[in-house]
Amino acid sequence: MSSRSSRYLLGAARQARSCQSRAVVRPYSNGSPARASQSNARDWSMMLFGVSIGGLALYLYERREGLVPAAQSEAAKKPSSTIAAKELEKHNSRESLWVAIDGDVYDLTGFIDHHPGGSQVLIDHAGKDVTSLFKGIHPPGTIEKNLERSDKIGRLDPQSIAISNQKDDASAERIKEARKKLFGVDSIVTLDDFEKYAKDVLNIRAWEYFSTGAETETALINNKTAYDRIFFRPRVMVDVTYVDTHTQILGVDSPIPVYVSPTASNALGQPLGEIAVTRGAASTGILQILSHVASKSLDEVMSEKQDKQKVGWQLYMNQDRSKAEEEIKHAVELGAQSIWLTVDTTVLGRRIRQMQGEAERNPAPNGKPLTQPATNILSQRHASNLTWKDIAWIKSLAPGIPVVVKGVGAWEDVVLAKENGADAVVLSNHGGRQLDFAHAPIQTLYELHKNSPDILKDRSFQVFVDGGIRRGTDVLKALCLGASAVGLGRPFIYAATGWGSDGVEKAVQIMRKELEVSMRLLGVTKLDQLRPELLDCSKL
Ligand SMILES: Cc1cc2nc3c(=O)[nH]c(=O)nc-3n(C[C@H](O)[C@H](O)[C@H](O)COP(=O)(O)O)c2cc1C
Repeated sequence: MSSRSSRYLLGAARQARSCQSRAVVRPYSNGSPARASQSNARDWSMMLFGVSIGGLALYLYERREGLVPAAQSEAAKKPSSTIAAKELEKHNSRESLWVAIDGDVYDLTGFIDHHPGGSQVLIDHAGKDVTSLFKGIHPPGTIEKNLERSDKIGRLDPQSIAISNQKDDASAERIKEARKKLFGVDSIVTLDDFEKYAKDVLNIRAWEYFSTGAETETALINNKTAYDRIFFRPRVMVDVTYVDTHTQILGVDSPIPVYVSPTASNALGQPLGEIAVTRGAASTGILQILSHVASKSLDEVMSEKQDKQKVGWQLYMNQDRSKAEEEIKHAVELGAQSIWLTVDTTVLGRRIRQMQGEAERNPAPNGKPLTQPATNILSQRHASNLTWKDIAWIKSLAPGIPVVVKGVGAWEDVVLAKENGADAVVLSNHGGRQLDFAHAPIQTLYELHKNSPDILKDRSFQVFVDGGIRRGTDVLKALCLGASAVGLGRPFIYAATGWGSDGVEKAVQIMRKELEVSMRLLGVTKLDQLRPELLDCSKL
């Protein structure tokens, strides 16, 4: 993190303190969400110890001011103590909560209720060595850069480290072997191949986090299969010697009508995290939208990007608008090209497969109460009080910057988004991770086309679609129905997981090739020739 960012964080911490607030105050690099719902505690376990930099800065400030109780243990008074695993294990409750990361033991007792990712995730992993989980999310050096030495209460004794590392070593060994066997990126033929091979080189937690959908995963599956129910009515005898896949996305030139959807915690897949995508986007010219809870901060991405490269920024509105304001202003200051307000996460979806996996790996001890306090159901990071008025408010803070409403699931809300001043919408169900059984976004687009076709003709208001898009033909179907461009989430994560920025480049090449071939076979040479008449949607 740059010294500029550090200064910003401490300033933010002080300001938040003056508001008597204890929550995170700005976008942070560590991908930690705000307090997750109790029922979703495990859902956020990827973010566990997503000890946000902002949150930590604030915590440290409060500790220094004596506003948060200092660690009460004997060990806390002797930072050089050697702590046995058995001792660590005893501190597994709200009353006394320790964790070990990289052999250092931290007492987080005073931090529990200030953890932006919620208290439950800390409690679930209390008394444990969480090194691999923590490292999967955070870049090296995060703790050293953001915690003071006094926050360490001791070292885990070396024998205990060896024991607790055994499980991680086995997984690391498997991944190392799988990486050795990984094909060169030129062997990748379709975007689905990225997923197939990335699975082998991911640890189980990361795989579950990336791939899971909500509840029964019906929405997740249907996002993809809905495209299989749309067929083409190709036109022939058209000169298709030259085809052009270029377009503009929110005023930014793009070689294909595809952008990178914002996805959190990319560093779980590979150490560069979202920076690998930034590099791949630079060399191919596509637009990257950085998640608000990415593993890399907007500051880092903006200092990595090429001079003329544009990066959009996704916003999870903070329940506390003064904090949201600070975050938006900071993104504007950094030069975010557009702001994508995600509106489908007033509460986090229940991602059962991930929760079950986590429960199996981390069973709750006998006697641990199953009912949890209701206070964690809503999260500070995911505002439950969003209304259409927020669009004008964001625009007032970010003059001249396009504001996109991401996560629209009914055509009526597209109309409202436009009426309320949004520049664009994304028809999306968050990749099937939020409301299960939410319509596939392509179905929502079809309904928009049926009910409000004029909106789709107004090129000053763009309609994007994401979810389940894996083939050039999927993209063409969406564009035939009036979408301006589409977003891809998981394919870019998986491409970067296996092959870093080369994977991202290859994904764009594959999409471009598939688009060119299918456009020729469909009888069109430019994207603006794509039209509803080229589709048969009777099976949708
Ligand atoms: C692992 C993962 C993390 C995501 N994180 C975010 C996020 O931080 N913000 C957001 O607006 N959407 C997020 N999304 C949703 C994506 O932006 C996008 O809507 C979705 O991935 C599209 O579906 P696809 O993965 O099938 O392409 C995430 C999706 C995945 C798979």
